[in-house]
Amino acid sequence: MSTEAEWKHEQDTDTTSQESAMTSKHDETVSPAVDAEEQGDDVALRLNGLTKRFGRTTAVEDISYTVQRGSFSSIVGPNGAGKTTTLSMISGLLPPSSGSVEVLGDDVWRDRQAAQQRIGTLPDRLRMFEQLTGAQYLSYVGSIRGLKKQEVLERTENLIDAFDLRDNVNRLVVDYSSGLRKKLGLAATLIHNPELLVLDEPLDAIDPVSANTIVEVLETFTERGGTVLLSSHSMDFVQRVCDHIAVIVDGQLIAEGDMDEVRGELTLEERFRHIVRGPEESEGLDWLDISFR
Ligand SMILES: Nc1ncnc2c1ncn2[C@@H]1O[C@H](COP(=O)(O)OP(=O)(O)OP(=O)(O)O)[C@@H](O)[C@H]1O
Repeated sequence: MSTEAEWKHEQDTDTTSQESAMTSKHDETVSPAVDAEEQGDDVALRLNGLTKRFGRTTAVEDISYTVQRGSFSSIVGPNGAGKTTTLSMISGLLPPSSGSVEVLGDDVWRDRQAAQQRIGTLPDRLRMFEQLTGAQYLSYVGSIRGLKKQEVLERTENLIDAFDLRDNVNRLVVDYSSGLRKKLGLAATLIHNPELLVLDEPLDAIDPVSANTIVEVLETFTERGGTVLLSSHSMDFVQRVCDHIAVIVDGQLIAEGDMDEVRGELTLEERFRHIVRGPEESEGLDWLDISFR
């Protein structure tokens, strides 16, 4: 949707001419070739050589893969891996330095408005209109999405119930907790009946009961043919709900495929640690010890 006013986005300091300043430390790459078999109608999302440079930093480097329609897909990776940058390029919020994004056959960066009509986006840093109530916010998003007044009213009511927002819907957004804001933001991503949801850490700050409610809504969405792409740091959650996964490290695609294929015999958390090779224990903090007091 063309609601850039709502999203906080740093200036795009794209300098495509500059060389990548970062090289991958990882050798465990699963080749992301665009497979001829994947050219069909069942593809919801196709990334082809997607790259983003910020000055001398290559945030995302040559990422290519596809997500099938109806998938519950996730992008995982350590802090600073490039997840938010990738999701922002997919949802039409941040222009790639090179490469392309297709959503249901439409090139996002060739006709951004058309593509964004098919996408519901929960960005990393969602800016809301603080002086609206939750209900007014949903209605506002519905109206700028071009819905008719009656549709806006009906869908707002449905979403309030589905996301269990009834007790808070008449309060001003400025008074919402971060979890409530996220729930409201998630509800708003659905109001125009999108085909692809792109959600940056949707369960961050959400309590377990609300998380369950949200997962149920998202599962219903995929059962009805919608596609979900989300980022998360919770490997338990991702393993539990997602059927497809992409692992990004230092802006590069390290592994991608069906959940069971990527994690093999390991839990996703074990597999993730193995791929990322994080330190097993913190080093150099010996002074952080009060046991002798
Ligand atoms: N607007 C920007 N200008 C310059 N560098 C940026 C910008 N946005 C992101 N970066 C850099 O790009 C890299 C990827 O950042 P990104 O936010 O995509 O990572 P992430 O995987 O979402 O991280 P996290 O898990 O911590 O949210 C980082 O090195 C980050 O510092």
